[in-house]
Amino acid sequence: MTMTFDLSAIKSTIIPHKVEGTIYAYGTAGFRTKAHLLDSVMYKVGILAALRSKKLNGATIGVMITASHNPEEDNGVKLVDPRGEMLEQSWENYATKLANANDGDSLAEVVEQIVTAQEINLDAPAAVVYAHDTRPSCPELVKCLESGLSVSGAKATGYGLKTTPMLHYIVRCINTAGTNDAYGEPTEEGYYKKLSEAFMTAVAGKPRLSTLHVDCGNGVGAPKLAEFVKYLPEDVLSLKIINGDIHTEGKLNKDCGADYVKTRQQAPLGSEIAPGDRYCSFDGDADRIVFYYVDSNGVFKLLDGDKIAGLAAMFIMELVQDVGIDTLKVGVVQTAYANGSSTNYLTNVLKVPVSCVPTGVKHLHHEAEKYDIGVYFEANGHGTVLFSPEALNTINTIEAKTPAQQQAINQLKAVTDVINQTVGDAISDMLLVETILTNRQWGPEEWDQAYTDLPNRLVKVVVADRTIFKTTNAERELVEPEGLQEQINEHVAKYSHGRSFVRASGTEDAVRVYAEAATRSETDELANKVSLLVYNQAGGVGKPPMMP
Ligand SMILES: CC(=O)N[C@H]1[C@@H](OP(=O)(O)O)O[C@H](CO)[C@@H](O)[C@@H]1O
Ligand SMILES: [Mg+2]
Repeated sequence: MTMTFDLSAIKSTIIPHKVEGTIYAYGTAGFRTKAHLLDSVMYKVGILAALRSKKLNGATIGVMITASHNPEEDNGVKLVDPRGEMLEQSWENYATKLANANDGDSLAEVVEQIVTAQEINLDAPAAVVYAHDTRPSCPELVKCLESGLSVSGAKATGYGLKTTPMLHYIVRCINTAGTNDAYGEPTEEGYYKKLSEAFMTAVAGKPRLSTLHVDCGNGVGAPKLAEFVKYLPEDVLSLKIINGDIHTEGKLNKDCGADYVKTRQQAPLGSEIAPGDRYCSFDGDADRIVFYYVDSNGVFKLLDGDKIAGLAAMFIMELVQDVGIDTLKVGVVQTAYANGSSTNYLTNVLKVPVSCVPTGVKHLHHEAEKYDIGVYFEANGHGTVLFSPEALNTINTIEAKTPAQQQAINQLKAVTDVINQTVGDAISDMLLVETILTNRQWGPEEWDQAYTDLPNRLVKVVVADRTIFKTTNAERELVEPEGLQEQINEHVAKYSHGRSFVRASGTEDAVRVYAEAATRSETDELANKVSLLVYNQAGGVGKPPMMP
């Protein structure tokens, strides 16, 4: 492998060529599309990752190849910044420009533009680590990425099959090694050890709960969770994996996994859920989780990201109080898709500040950093809790005056380690929920009692050009097409607890319509009316949308 940045090689290495007629965009979750369109994108992402690392004086950058909850034939890629966060937003444009550059001279020109704009020293070192999910297209795409890393002279280290959050964890560990802020051992084993040890401390002395059934969506979460449980004695946590087949083609996310359960509001294929059982589902790259159960009447009940945020905020606020450091400001960050009842619960029952930001984890993450302890979750189950350096310092240095306070301190410390603070993480979030339920000795019903979700509906409307939809107020209001918001408002006003908003998806070629209201029938009616409005007034394509 060359260890220099080789512009002529960049120009001439055209095995992975751009597919004519395809326009790529680094969207909400990086590049994501049909796998066969991604060869050149991977190559260019390799170059970009190397440039980003050089810009940051050789700090290690991560590259994750995954399409998360998308169908198996899709794939995608996203970059991870040195502290394990998503790529800085200002670089997303470079990613898009590179991906759309033609082979040869035009690619070299875009590279040169980035180098000039960012004043990158090409002689600086570059280090990139990468991993992939279980999709059959990954090995080929990994090779394309490696060729981009090679022509850029990056020190490249492949970590093989990993969950997305594991790669984020590894990146942070590498970059913080040897500092006061060291995050852990940068290996899969280090990750398992850190989480399992913290979990054992967090539930010490409490009786174990019943078995938790985990639907892994036939994705990477399955083998990783199977490995993880080896680090925990059975009397601490009992797990049973369902949908753990990563070898049969066509099964990934098929009728199972977190996205399926959340959007269909029903149990996944392969589950035999009965009253009293506890279930959760991961998505295809194990960065999202939702829980669910059936009540004594056999009714399916979802405990989604909003419910997890409420549970976590409640528990952490109480712990902070027990420790005696309630000067720390706890806040919760949501998006417009959060159920209205959850926002009401957080604001009026827990009395915790709530911010609403645009869709996409990067927005939530940055907003959560504004609090001492920031809890953020998308309704679909992607989220985590961030502790500011000052908060961690306070928690780690406070001296206990009573045994009860000491116990609260130990527990809060353990909670900060159970949580993967780099990004939403299904395994870590599962442990956080289990920590809280075990401490309270709660089943899912008790957790669910905090508030009752308003019935809600999410509809996709396909239109000729979704870019005409422009929003404001954290995506809750349309600015364009002109006049549409007023018409939506007129419908909403007719429903008790009615709320509806419309925005273009950042990951699919569709417009999303969200509606909630006091009853199921009113919700469906509202969703129907707003969807038809969008379809009729903004270039609907295909059959008009209709509710079930
Ligand atoms: C309503 C919804 O669930 N939207 C999802 C979806 O974004 P859209 O921009 O709505 O397509 O995919 C994102 C990436 O996974 C996720 O962050 C987001 O929450
Ligand atoms: Mg995911």
